[in-house]
Amino acid sequence: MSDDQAPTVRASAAAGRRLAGTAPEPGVPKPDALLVLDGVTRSFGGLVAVRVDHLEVQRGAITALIGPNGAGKTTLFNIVSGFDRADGGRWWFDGRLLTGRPAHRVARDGLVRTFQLTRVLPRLTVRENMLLAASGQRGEQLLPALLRPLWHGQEREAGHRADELLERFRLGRLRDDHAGTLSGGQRKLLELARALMARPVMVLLDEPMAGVNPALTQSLLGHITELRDEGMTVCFVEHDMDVVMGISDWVAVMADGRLVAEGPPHTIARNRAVVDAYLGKRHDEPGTIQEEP
Ligand SMILES: Nc1ncnc2c1ncn2[C@@H]1O[C@H](COP(=O)(O)OP(=O)(O)OP(=O)(O)O)[C@@H](O)[C@H]1O
Repeated sequence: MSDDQAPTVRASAAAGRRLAGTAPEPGVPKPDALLVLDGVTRSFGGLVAVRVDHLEVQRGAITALIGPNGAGKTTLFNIVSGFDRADGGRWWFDGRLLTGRPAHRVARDGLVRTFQLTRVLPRLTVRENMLLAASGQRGEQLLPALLRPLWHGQEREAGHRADELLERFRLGRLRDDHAGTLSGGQRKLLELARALMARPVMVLLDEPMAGVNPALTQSLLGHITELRDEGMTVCFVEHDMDVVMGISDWVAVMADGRLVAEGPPHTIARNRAVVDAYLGKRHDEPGTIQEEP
């Protein structure tokens, strides 16, 4: 192992150790929960998309939220981040009740999300997209935020932050290019960089690796573990089980809107409820979730 890798591995081991005594059971309390959900429900017409009795997300860890298509993962992210309303339930972030707060207030409190389909604006430059993220998170309007001269204190600070993040994500040389010219993977990087403009305490990443080529996937994975190692809390939705097993400290599994399993990654692949969720209840042999048809 190189010296470069050592701090990451140490931090990852530390996050895992803090969860070591935690029972792999749905709804189990965590030693240091940053996000706590209780009785959260959301229906669309007659369909109950989310009915999570209790879920706690450990501070400073990477938690993967997995489950078959339509399990309710994105809807849950939408609710917690203030992009959708719940029909019932409450949720707390760092001890503060967040229930019913709009997205920009949630972001200001330190909880920011990215989207499955990136919300990068193609006709703006890469750097303008970054600055817009900063203004959007303060709840301002698009046009005034873009037209206001950059020498105003806050904008100058946002400019520095944008440049710093673009360098970090290796997008610095593309800063004046239109975002529409970026590859799918570069857009995902930009989406993550935009989320960090608000200096969040926690990020919710909705399928950050979807549609990204293998080289950029490695780069994204590196950035995500680095964020965790710097103390950020990460929760991400992902379908690629190699990614989930590779970087998660903890895995939560949803099916039919419910939380059906939780645990360290190595316990999840053989969890009966998880196999049932992915393969349906009438499969013959116990298997792993990689065996999904
Ligand atoms: N705005 C909506 N109107 C009606 N039904 C919706 C809406 N949003 C989600 N649903 C339904 O709620 C259920 C949960 O959807 P959701 O997108 O949260 O699942 P998911 O686990 O994120 O799935 P995937 O992995 O395919 O993205 C699905 O049956 C979906 O069709």
